[in-house]
This record gives sequence, C-alpha cells and structure tokens, in this order.
Amino acid sequence: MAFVTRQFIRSLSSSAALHAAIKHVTIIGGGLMGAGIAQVAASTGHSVVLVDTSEDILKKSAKGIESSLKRVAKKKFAEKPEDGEAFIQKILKNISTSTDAASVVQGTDLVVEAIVENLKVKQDLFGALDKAAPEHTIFASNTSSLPIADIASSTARLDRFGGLHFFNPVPMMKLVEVIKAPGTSQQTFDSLLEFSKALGKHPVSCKDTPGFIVNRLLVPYMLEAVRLHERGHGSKEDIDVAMKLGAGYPMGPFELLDYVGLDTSKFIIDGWHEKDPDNPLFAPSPLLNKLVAEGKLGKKTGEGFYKHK
Ligand SMILES: CCCCCCCC(=O)CC(=O)SCCNC(=O)CCNC(=O)[C@H](O)C(C)(C)COP(=O)(O)OP(=O)(O)OC[C@H]1O[C@@H](n2cnc3c(N)ncnc32)[C@H](O)[C@@H]1OP(=O)(O)O
Ligand SMILES: NC(=O)C1=CN([C@@H]2O[C@H](COP(=O)(O)OP(=O)(O)OC[C@H]3O[C@@H](n4cnc5c(N)ncnc54)[C@H](O)[C@@H]3O)[C@@H](O)[C@H]2O)C=CC1
Repeated sequence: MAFVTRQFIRSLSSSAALHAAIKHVTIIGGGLMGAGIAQVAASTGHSVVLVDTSEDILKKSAKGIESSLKRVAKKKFAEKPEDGEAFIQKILKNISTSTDAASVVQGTDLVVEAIVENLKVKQDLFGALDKAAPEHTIFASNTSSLPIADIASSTARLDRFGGLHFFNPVPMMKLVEVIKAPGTSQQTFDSLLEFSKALGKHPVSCKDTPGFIVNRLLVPYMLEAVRLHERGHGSKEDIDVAMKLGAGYPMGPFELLDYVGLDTSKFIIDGWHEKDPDNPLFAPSPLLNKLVAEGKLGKKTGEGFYKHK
C-alpha cells in the first residue's frame, strides 16, 4: 500500500514536472503553420525558437507574425494603441530564430515540426534531432496526413513522440488534434494535451489513423468540389458561394484550398492515393496538378484557383 502510494505520488510529481517543463519550444518550419504556432506559443508566455532553412525565409516569417499580432493588438487595444505596441514587442521578445535545428534543440522541452508534408524529409529531420535533443524533449509533428508512427520510427524516442495537429490560421482556429501513436506514452500524451490547453486551444484526442478526424472528412469533401468543377457541373465561384450560403462554411472549398496551399494539398492527396490507389475518394485531380506545376500554389504565391492581391 505504502509502495503504491509512493509510486502514485512519484508519478504525479514527475508528470507535473513534465507539464511545467514545457516552457521552451522549438518550432521547425517557419511557413504558414510554423509561424502561426510560434506566434501562439510566444503569446502564451513560452520561449520559442523558430527554425527554417534560410535567414530570408525567417525574416518573412517574422514579418508575418508581426502583422498578425498587429491585427490582434488593433482589436484588443482599440482604445490605447500605445499599449498595443508594447503587447506586440513583449510577445516578439519571446521568439528567436535559427537555421541550425540541431544546435537549438539542446535547450528545448518540445519540438513541434511543421515542415513540408513529405515522410522522408520529416524522418531525416527527426532522425538528426533525436541525437541532438536531451532525453526529456518531446517531439511532435503537425503533419496533416502522414502516420505519426512512421515519422517517429526514425527516432529512438517512440514514447516521447506524438502528433499536434493545428489548424490554419493558427491564431484564430481553436482546435488542436492531439494524436497518440501506438508508441506514445500516456505521460507524453497528457503533456501534449496540457500544452495545447496552455496555448488557449481546445484539444481533441485522436488515434493515429489517416487524416485523424478533421482531414479524414475535409479532404474528400474538398476533392469532390474540385471534381464537380472538373466535370463542368459548377463554376468555382458558384461552388464556393453555395457552400458558404447553403452550408454555413466560412470559406468555400476553392477559397480554402488556396488558403491551405495547393502544394500541401497535392502532397496529401498523392500520399493517400499511393497508399490506396483504388479508393476514388483520393484520386488525383488534373486541375490541381496543373496549377501546382505552374507554381500557382494559392494565397502564398499570389495565385491558385483565384488571383490574390
Ligand atoms: C484537398 C486537401 C486539403 C487539405 C487541407 C489540410 C489542411 C490541414 O491539415 C488542416 C487545416 O488547417 S484545414 C483549414 C482549416 N481552416 C479553415 O477552415 C478556415 C476557414 N476560414 C475561417 O474560419 C475564416 O474565414 C477566418 C478565421 C480565416 C477569417 O475570418 P473572416 O473570413 O471573417 O475574415 P476576416 O474578417 O479577415 O477575419 C476575422 C477575424 O479574424 C482575425 N484574423 C484573421 N486571420 C488572422 C490572423 N492570421 N492573425 C490574427 N488575426 C486574424 C481578424 O483580425 C478578424 O478579427 P475581427 O477584427 O474581430 O473581425
Ligand atoms: N497549410 C495548412 O493549412 C496546414 C498544414 N499543415 C501541415 O503543416 C506542415 C507545414 O505546412 P505549411 O506551413 O502549410 O507549409 P509551408 O510550405 O507554408 O511551410 C513549410 C516551411 O518548412 C520549411 N522547411 C522545409 N524543410 C525544412 C527543414 N528540413 N528544416 C527546416 N525547415 C524546413 C520551408 O522552408 C517552409 O518555410 C505540413 O506538414 C502540412 O501538412 C497542418 C495543418 C494545416
């Protein structure tokens, strides 16, 4: 009995220590998602290192974070703009940047990866980070569509590896899917749930199944919208208006595809099609492939299904 009690207290205190430990976060990938995750983590008092492959990309990420914070501050401090500026500067002070992931993970409690949606590239990154990061560091991927277990297999810390799937735009979207892979320990999963709550998000628990919850439903819907248009059964404008006014969605499927990025959408579809070639839900779209081949990747490049200013 005394043993059970001592063990129980020990497990409570070590789990409390782990929760308290998620203070220093390294975000790898400063694109749409990584910049948003960095913004939210810094805004909730975490110290953040944002990593990408070049200083130029990191400068663009920092600019994006600053303009997103300006939108938040404008609303929050409408009466006192000078307080808004101090609010922005305080948050920006919590973020530093680096192009050398291996050197910065040495002081981190949690790594959140938000790089390109490619299994091999993610495995190579985590394989290298596994050697550089301390024992206690938890690894998490923001993958939209890849199995967490496959990404984690490049490391020797399967118990300290899980999924943290955020939604775009991260500062606005309340949901985080927390994914427990077969190897993820309960303690790691609890820490990821706690971390999501500390960010002010609403976590849901997911199994490590294709697309988790949201994308398993969203991807077939968005692809079917593109196919409907490809069959000549509706203009993209009409389909978008129909889903906004008829189904209450904030964006139509073509607007959302442009917002997510057509390259990322194609990576997801191609990956699922390769694994399940006979499934008509994941059949590739000639129109989407054409736009990606032309470098029209959506909002981030100024043109996708639509032109963006
Ligand atoms: C086929 C393959 C497909 C694969 C897909 C996989 C991708 C994934 O893995 C998972 C995903 O993320 S899926 C995408 C999920 N996101 C959505 O569905 C977004 C839908 N859109 C919206 O919710 C609103 O249009 C939205 C919130 C974006 C904007 O709202 P509005 O339309 O009303 O426009 P605004 O008037 O500009 O904004 C409303 C308020 O939000 C503030 N805001 C917007 N963006 C912001 C940002 N980035 N940072 C800070 N604040 C931001 C804006 O200030 C405004 O506030 P108010 O002034 O109070 O109105
Ligand atoms: N776009 C979206 O709406 C969502 C995307 N995701 C997922 O998040 C991840 C990132 O997506 P986005 O931010 O949209 O992509 P993005 O293309 O906007 O950004 C990816 C960033 O990662 C950087 N990068 C690539 N390889 C790297 C490496 N080895 N080391 C460091 N940085 C590297 C790139 O330079 C780029 O800045 C993907 O796994 C995607 O599936 C998840 C939720 C929503």
